[in-house]
Formats: sequence, structure tokens, C-alpha cells
Amino acid sequence: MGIERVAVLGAGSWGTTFAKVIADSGPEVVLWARRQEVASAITETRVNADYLPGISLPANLEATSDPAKALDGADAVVLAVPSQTLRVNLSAWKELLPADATLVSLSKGVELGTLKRMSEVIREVAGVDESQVAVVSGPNLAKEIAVGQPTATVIACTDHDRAVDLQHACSNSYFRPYTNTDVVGCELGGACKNVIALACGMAAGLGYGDNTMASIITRGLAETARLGAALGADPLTFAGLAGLGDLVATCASPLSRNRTFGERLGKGETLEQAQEAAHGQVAEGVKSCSSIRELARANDVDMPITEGVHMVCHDGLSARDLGAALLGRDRKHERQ
Ligand SMILES: NC(=O)C1=CN([C@@H]2O[C@H](COP(=O)(O)OP(=O)(O)OC[C@H]3O[C@@H](n4cnc5c(N)ncnc54)[C@H](O)[C@@H]3O)[C@@H](O)[C@H]2O)C=CC1
Ligand SMILES: O=C(CO)COP(=O)(O)O
Repeated sequence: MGIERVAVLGAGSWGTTFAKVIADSGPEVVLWARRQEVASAITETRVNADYLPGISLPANLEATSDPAKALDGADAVVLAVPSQTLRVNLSAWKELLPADATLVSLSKGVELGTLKRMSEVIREVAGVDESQVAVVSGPNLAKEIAVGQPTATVIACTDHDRAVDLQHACSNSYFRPYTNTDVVGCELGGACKNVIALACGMAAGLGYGDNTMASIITRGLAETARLGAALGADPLTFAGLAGLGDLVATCASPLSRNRTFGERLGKGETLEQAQEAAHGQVAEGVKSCSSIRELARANDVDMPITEGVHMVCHDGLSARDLGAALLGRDRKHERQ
């Protein structure tokens, strides 16, 4: 049967861009925006000026602020809201979800308090089996994809056939999704890289160069993989697009909100100043550094960069002192 109609819930940078990716791949798309004026502006001008200025959205993409209208008859429901808001948003949409629709998470984070991954939140709130939930994660900076620059990504779902259906629905000349059944690994890769990108940003803000970046990226991958091993992920996932791929893109790119946020902290700005400069756009790592830290501690996993980022973001440590603290730890074997 395949996927012919898709609801995308969340009209921020990535929600709008991913809606365009699907529409450019063939299916009809209805994009839900929280604010009615954003939906109306998209309908009238074909542009989401707040999040993707200058990008013309295709004709088979319509916008609405009515979730019932967006979800009516959808074969797949794409959730594109900040991770810490997913539970509340999805609870409000629960009764409107079409029975067998694939529920797709775009959010990269771990929920504060419950320490759940986004697919776990979706399963719990929607009351569906894990086979109905998919995750899209990879090196996917929205602004590059919106202008048609080529990239690849991973669609993870324990039900391979469902992943393949979704793969068909979002494959086009600039977007190449691969399937994977390792949902745990793909989600952890996406959540943890935001925290490591904050650390890279801090290093950049302090004026450090490529050796420092490469060291943080590589040791960041090592601690992410340690957490993954403890939680049952396939280690090879971290060498793939949702692991190394996304980590490198986010840590290196000035387009990344997390890296940019870290850079501001590295230059001595306060959390509040960096938040203000983000203009309401989410830098997921600022909150996920706390939940990932708790998840690591609960599983007896050592994540020194994540611990340090948490201290800078929430405990008043300076970025410079974080560098000194990381370098001053006990010496150890690379594989530990
Ligand atoms: N922007 C990017 O390049 C990418 C983002 N992601 C992930 O996708 C998720 C969404 O990111 P973006 O679309 O970039 O975020 P954004 O900050 O650009 O937009 C968030 C959207 O969620 C809506 N929203 C609904 N309820 C909300 C609430 N209670 N509080 C705040 N906003 C609410 C906002 O109105 C807005 O449309 C995040 O988890 C992010 O990590 C993943 C890949 C790429
Ligand atoms: O997830 C992303 C790229 O894959 C986007 O990263 P930021 O949220 O840091 O902008």
C-alpha cells in the first residue's frame, strides 16, 4: 500500500524542512504549525519566513494549525517538536492518531525526569507497539537540506518493512535514507552528539583549533558508544550516519544551534545570554546533558565530557576550567 499522505507536526526548522523532503519525494504532506499565523503565511506565501526564510515550499505541502486536519487520513505521523515538549504535545494529539500510522520521531534528546528516549515516550503516550515507531537521525542540518544540498540519513525501526515504506516516502535526488533496526543506537547517537557539539563549541569559543575538536569528537564518540553498549545498542551504529556522521556535522558546523550555543559559553556569555541569542530555537543538548548524565550514572557508565558540559551549563563551571578538568583526569587506556 505504501505511504501516500503524511502529517508533520511541528513547523520549526527541521519539521518544515523534512515536510519539504517528503513532499519532494512524492507523498501529500500536511504540516502542523503551533501558531495560526505561521500556517496562514505558509498557505499564502509558500514560505515559512520565521524558520526557513527564502525557501519556497512545494505545492503538495499544505499547512494548518488544526491537528485534526493534519492527522486525518495520515499513513505516517512525523513528530518534529523539541524533545522536552514531545510528551505534552503528543498527549494532546493521542486521540487523533490514525490507528496503524507509523509514528516517526525527528527529535534528538532524552526526556528529563523519566530518562526515556523519544521512541519510548511515543510508545508510552500513544500506547503502541515498538514496531509502529520509527526514528530519523543523521547528519541533517536543516538549512543545508532545505536548499537541496545532498545528504544521507538513517530510518530506524524494529519493523524493517515499515522502515522501507518510510524510506520510499522520503527518498529523492538530494535525500538518501538508509534503514536500520537499531533504534536504541540511532536515538542515543542523535541525543548525545548535541552535548558533544556544545563541548566543541566551547572549545571554539576559547579559540582552540582542529586538534582539540578532533579529540572532543573522538572521545565524545567513545563515551556515547559506552552508553550505547550498556543500553543494548549495536556498536556499529555509532560508526554510521546516526553516530559519527551526525556527530561530525554538528560539531563542525556553524549552522548547528548546539555548537553555536557552546561557542557563546566558551566566549564567556551566560546561559541566559546564549539562550536569548538562540531566538527561541532549541539547543537540545543544554537540557539533554542533564538527562544523559543521569542515564549514564544509573547504568554505571563514565561520560566525562557530558558531565563537564552539564557543569558548565548548570553548575557555574567556566568552559576554560572544564578543559583543565578534562585534561587533569587520571590517565587511562584508550579503550576504557
Ligand atoms: N534543525 C535541524 O537541523 C535538526 C533538528 N533536529 C531535531 O528536531 C527537533 C525539532 O527541531 P527544530 O525543528 O530544529 O526546532 P525549532 O526550535 O526550529 O522548532 C521547534 C518547533 O516545535 C514547535 N513547538 C511545539 N510545541 C512547542 C513547545 N511546547 N515549546 C517549543 N516549541 C514547540 C515550535 O512552534 C516550532 O515550530 C529537535 O529535537 C532537534 O534536535 C534533528 C535534525 C536536524
Ligand atoms: O541535529 C542536527 C543536525 O543533524 C541539528 O543540530 P542542531 O540542533 O545543533 O542545530
